[in-house]
Amino acid sequence: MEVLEGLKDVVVCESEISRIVIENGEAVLEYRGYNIHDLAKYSTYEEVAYLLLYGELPSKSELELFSEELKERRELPPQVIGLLSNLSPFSHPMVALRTSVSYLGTLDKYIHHIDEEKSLEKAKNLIAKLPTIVAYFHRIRTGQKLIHPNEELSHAENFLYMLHGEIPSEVEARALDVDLILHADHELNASTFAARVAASTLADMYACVVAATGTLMGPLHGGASQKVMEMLREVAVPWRAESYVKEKLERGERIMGFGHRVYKNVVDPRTIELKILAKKLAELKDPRWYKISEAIEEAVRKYKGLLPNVDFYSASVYANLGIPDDMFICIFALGRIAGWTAHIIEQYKDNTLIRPRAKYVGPVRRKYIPIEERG
Ligand SMILES: CC(=O)SCCNC(=O)CCNC(=O)[C@H](O)C(C)(C)COP(=O)(O)OP(=O)(O)OC[C@H]1O[C@@H](n2cnc3c(N)ncnc32)[C@H](O)[C@@H]1OP(=O)(O)O
Ligand SMILES: O=C([O-])CC(=O)C(=O)O
Repeated sequence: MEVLEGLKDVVVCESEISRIVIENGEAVLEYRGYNIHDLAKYSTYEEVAYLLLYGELPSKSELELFSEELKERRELPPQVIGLLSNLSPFSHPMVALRTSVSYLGTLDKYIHHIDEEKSLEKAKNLIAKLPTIVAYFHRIRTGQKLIHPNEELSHAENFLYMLHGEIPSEVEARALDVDLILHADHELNASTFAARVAASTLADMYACVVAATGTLMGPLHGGASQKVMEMLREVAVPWRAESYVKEKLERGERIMGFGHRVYKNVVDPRTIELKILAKKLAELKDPRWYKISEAIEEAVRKYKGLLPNVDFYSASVYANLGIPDDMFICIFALGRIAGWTAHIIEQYKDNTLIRPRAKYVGPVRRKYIPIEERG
């Protein structure tokens, strides 16, 4: 039995959702055939969520209807608000998020229906409600009054409004909108794979999303952005970046926000867009985080030849949007929920149970010794 450690480069399913290819030394990322750079330039998160779920860009009226449907679903059931109020204020917001997703499942009488129509309903519900869960939990844990969803505002604007209690500027709202687009899907990353493994057992969509949120949280995946922010705070000034990176690498430690399973020696196309966003916000707000990030990037390229991944410049974007460090992973989830649900639906449609094998390397054929006779 050959062991394919970490399933590196193993292709386990066909998918029509997102495509990553390296062409002439450059990585191309497409959602349903549309290039990520075009989507970042021209699209909105609502449109991209529609694209991921339905496979096509919407017409004007389809987008209006879809956006309305999301707006109508933003408010949380009182039971979930009660749950958030009962959680310890020290809970990590990502734990609050995954607990709430699980709780939402208890309130859905169609929880076990996995046909496409009901699955799309659940997907829209989750896409609409996740931002409210995150914003409400933050307001509750900091003893602030809840700011209810505002139907006049777009998905990204409304999240920042519910979090901060004021309507964001156009630049801030667009920065988050583009960030959510860039995080919306990424082929068979670990959290999406976890969601598909759960879906392959025909588990309900909430269970699949809980599996995905749990997997996203680890620092080798979406959890890296929070660690990046810890690093930016520790480095504190750009001139300290080089020695920080050099010493950390000499100690054999990893620099968070660098390296990628798929983008080896090629630029992750999302980082180009995120760097632009981070720079734009730095010019309007606190320039520190972007400047330290640039200095770290330069040092990591110099001492290890590694490139930043999607979590690296996201950190300075979030910091300048006033998002607390421990909520960075949640923002990733707010974007990725569209991709997760699209993949779950795709898995349900043409399902084969995902069940790989392990090569057993432990002891074999041991003789059982009764407990009284064991030394
Ligand atoms: C949204 C996302 O999930 S993006 C990834 C977010 N995660 C991070 O930023 C955490 C830091 N990065 C990493 O740990 C890795 O690059 C991963 C987990 C993302 C990818 O891991 P893999 O594809 O398994 O690569 P692997 O861990 O084998 O690394 C290959 C080599 O690069 C080194 N390397 C990879 N990333 C880093 C890093 N961030 N810092 C230092 N060295 C690194 C490894 O030590 C290894 O070196 P070696 O061959 O001398 O032992
Ligand atoms: O694809 C991966 O392995 C990780 C990643 O960049 C993502 O999930 O966006």
